[in-house]
Amino acid sequence: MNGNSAGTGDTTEPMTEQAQPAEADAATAPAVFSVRNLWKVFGPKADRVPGSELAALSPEELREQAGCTVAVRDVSFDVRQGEVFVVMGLSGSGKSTLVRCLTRLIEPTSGTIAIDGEDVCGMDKGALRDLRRHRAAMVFQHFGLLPHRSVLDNVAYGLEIQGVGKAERRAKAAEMVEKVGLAGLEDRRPGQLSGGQQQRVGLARALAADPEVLLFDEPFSALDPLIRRDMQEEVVRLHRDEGRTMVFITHDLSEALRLGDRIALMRGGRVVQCGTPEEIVGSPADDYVRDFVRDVPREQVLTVRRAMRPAAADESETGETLAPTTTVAEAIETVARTGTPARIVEGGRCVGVVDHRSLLDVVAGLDAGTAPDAGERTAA
Ligand SMILES: Nc1ncnc2c1ncn2[C@@H]1O[C@H](COP(=O)(O)OP(=O)(O)OP(=O)(O)O)[C@@H](O)[C@H]1O
Repeated sequence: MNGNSAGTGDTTEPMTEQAQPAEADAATAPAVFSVRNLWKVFGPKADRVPGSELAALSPEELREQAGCTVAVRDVSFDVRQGEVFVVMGLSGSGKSTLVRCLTRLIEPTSGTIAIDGEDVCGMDKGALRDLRRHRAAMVFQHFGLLPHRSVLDNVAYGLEIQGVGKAERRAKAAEMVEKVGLAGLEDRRPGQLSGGQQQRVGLARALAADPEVLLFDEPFSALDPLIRRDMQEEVVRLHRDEGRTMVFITHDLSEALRLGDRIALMRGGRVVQCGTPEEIVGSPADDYVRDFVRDVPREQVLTVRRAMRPAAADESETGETLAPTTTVAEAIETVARTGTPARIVEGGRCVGVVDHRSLLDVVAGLDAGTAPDAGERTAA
């Protein structure tokens, strides 16, 4: 999902919209959340663990010797304005704890968290309430919808507790109900809705508060696959329409690859790799990540940037043109159809060509030498 409408950050040389590739937007957008050296340790005297010799113990040893569990271990990353930032990992890897720390639903043990440059750890109760209601709203797997209230009133509920007047909140709620595709169902009770529709009510409620960031904690994991796909598309559409920053927890790799502009892959409380889907699949940081992405169809995630080679003199003027964001799978279709190399054009300039050989090399995983940077890596 690269086509976001994020701000372009404070670059000194403004470019025209046309000349600015979408992924450069995301890469240079200012950080909304900045997390540095974050630890969360559960257990007695947890604050003695970060940075000490206790932190070097295995999880079992630490539990036996100090009664503590390290859920988040020295994690640093930025969530940039307008991106979908996915936190992915197996059960128990620390995803929920990490994301709950962002708004201090769980108190971090050490480290710093800033939202738009403002220190979250120093916020008092009032500022925290404001943070959770207006700036970074959480959408949970179980929405806690009020069973005796209508869909409309459930969506308006968040605005009600913010003290917004009745007419205004009902108008806003109706707009959000429409936005998530529930128009016509305003008067139903949650019990009269399917699971997917209930998820949409929860989503509309979070959207009604118009938060700068939406935090999703495995919101779709209880849904059956078709409805789940539907909701993923809904999130993609909302993101494309609004460019809202989203942090999305999932343990499902295909969901992460479908939704994420960038993915932080967690293992044992650490972020083992943080990068675009292409970086994670194309340049895994270690054997764990490599194993994790082994079954991903590379041609559907990797783009022609990875497959292209410099154009020979006569190649840069003729042949089909492709954008640098074209997937290898799409490029294979073009090259197979035309039987000639295709040009990769960026900002009106030919930046390379792809042909049968270079595309097949990527599918076969023989392209390692041409890999772009593998994103920010953290030693496992
Ligand atoms: N309140 C708690 N007290 C003690 N340990 C906890 C607590 N909450 C979480 N943990 C531990 O912290 C680690 C990370 O848990 P967390 O829930 O963040 O993982 P997760 O990746 O979100 O898992 P899942 O996908 O199953 O929800 C686990 O080992 C878990 O047992």
